[in-house]
Amino acid sequence: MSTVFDLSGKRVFVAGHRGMVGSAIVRRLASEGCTVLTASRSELDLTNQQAVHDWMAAQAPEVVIVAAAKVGGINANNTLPVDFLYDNLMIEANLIHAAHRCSVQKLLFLGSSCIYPRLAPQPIPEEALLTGPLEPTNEWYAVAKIAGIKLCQAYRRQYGRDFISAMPTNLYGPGDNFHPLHSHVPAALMRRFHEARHTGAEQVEVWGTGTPLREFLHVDDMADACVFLLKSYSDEQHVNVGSGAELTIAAFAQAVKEAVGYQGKLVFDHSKPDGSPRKLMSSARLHGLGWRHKIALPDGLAQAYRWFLDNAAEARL
Ligand SMILES: NC(=O)C1=CN([C@@H]2O[C@H](COP(=O)(O)OP(=O)(O)OC[C@H]3O[C@@H](n4cnc5c(N)ncnc54)[C@H](OP(=O)(O)O)[C@@H]3O)[C@@H](O)[C@H]2O)C=CC1
Ligand SMILES: C[C@H]1O[C@H](OP(=O)(O)OP(=O)(O)OC[C@H]2O[C@@H](n3cnc4c(=O)[nH]c(N)nc43)[C@H](O)[C@@H]2O)[C@@H](O)[C@@H](O)C1=O
Repeated sequence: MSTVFDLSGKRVFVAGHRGMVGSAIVRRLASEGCTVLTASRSELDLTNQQAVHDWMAAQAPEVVIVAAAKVGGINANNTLPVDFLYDNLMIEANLIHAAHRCSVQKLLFLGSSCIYPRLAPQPIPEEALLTGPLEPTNEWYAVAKIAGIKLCQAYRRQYGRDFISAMPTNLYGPGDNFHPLHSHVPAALMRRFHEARHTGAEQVEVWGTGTPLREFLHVDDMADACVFLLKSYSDEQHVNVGSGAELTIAAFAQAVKEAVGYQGKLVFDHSKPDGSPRKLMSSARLHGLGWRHKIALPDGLAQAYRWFLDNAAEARL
């Protein structure tokens, strides 16, 4: 269903504003004429139900964006199951329930493409949710994200709340987490190629076989889609947000290598997990609403690498 929801003059709480997506949303909201509310983790632990309720009651946001979560790449997901299940269930349940109790007018929940079955039809339509077994390396996170979608739907059905959900594909860009073991593939490889260029290393390791297919979207496009959906979408079906373009991890590694200007070889470490063999979402629903991404992968990677060079001191390493 298409609606028009005006953000101007509204008090908008961006939960997770220091993260890659949250900070991109804050940048994007600067041109919407709204008042952006934020709280750092030391002020507000989102896993604490009472604290979340009290903060929201005191700050009275009219819009809430749930961009806070326990987030990480394939290795973090695979090795920290409690963090990915428990923290994410608590964060989303606390924010969504408090938003209901405080009569928030609109809420946007962010899930992930990993909610879909490991062997879903490709490109994956929204209707593929809960039609098959999940990818084992990230099922804890996926179960939490599915619960978040269902919570939004439940508050919409039972209380008429205007709570919506968007499912981002694999993202990259400024503000990413560059941790060598816990990051996603874009930041991991950018850092590894950068370091190899500086040390003169002849080869760089890429996890897995290089054959999995992934779809990547720049985080500024993601933030733009979030604002678009907040302003124009109101329905219980979640909405996929992707670029529509997929490539193998080997081809992606080559693109990152070019963005960084590294001249050496790639070697594939088959002892590391591949994860989902293929994860291309259908963004037909979002395209039908009138949104398209703008940033091409080579341009986005070059921009992200410039950000890394300019912000190495503050980057999450
Ligand atoms: N990155 C990606 O490729 C993708 C991301 N997404 C989704 O987008 C959303 C944002 O992800 P992204 O920006 O990449 O993640 P980040 O890790 O960059 O940011 C997450 C944010 O959540 C905050 N946070 C986590 N736990 C708590 C807590 N207990 N209390 C308060 N704040 C907390 C973090 O705070 P602090 O700064 O203090 O650590 C951080 O600001 C998530 O829902 C994620 O699932 C979906 C698909 C792909
Ligand atoms: C967005 C999505 O991200 C996660 O799923 P994922 O798509 O598997 O994410 P990833 O970025 O970690 O890996 C993508 C591919 O890349 C390969 N790969 C190569 N070399 C490195 C490497 O150095 N680091 C990492 N992390 N991966 C590498 C890796 O083996 C895999 O084949 C979910 O857990 C969940 O968090 C989620 O929602």
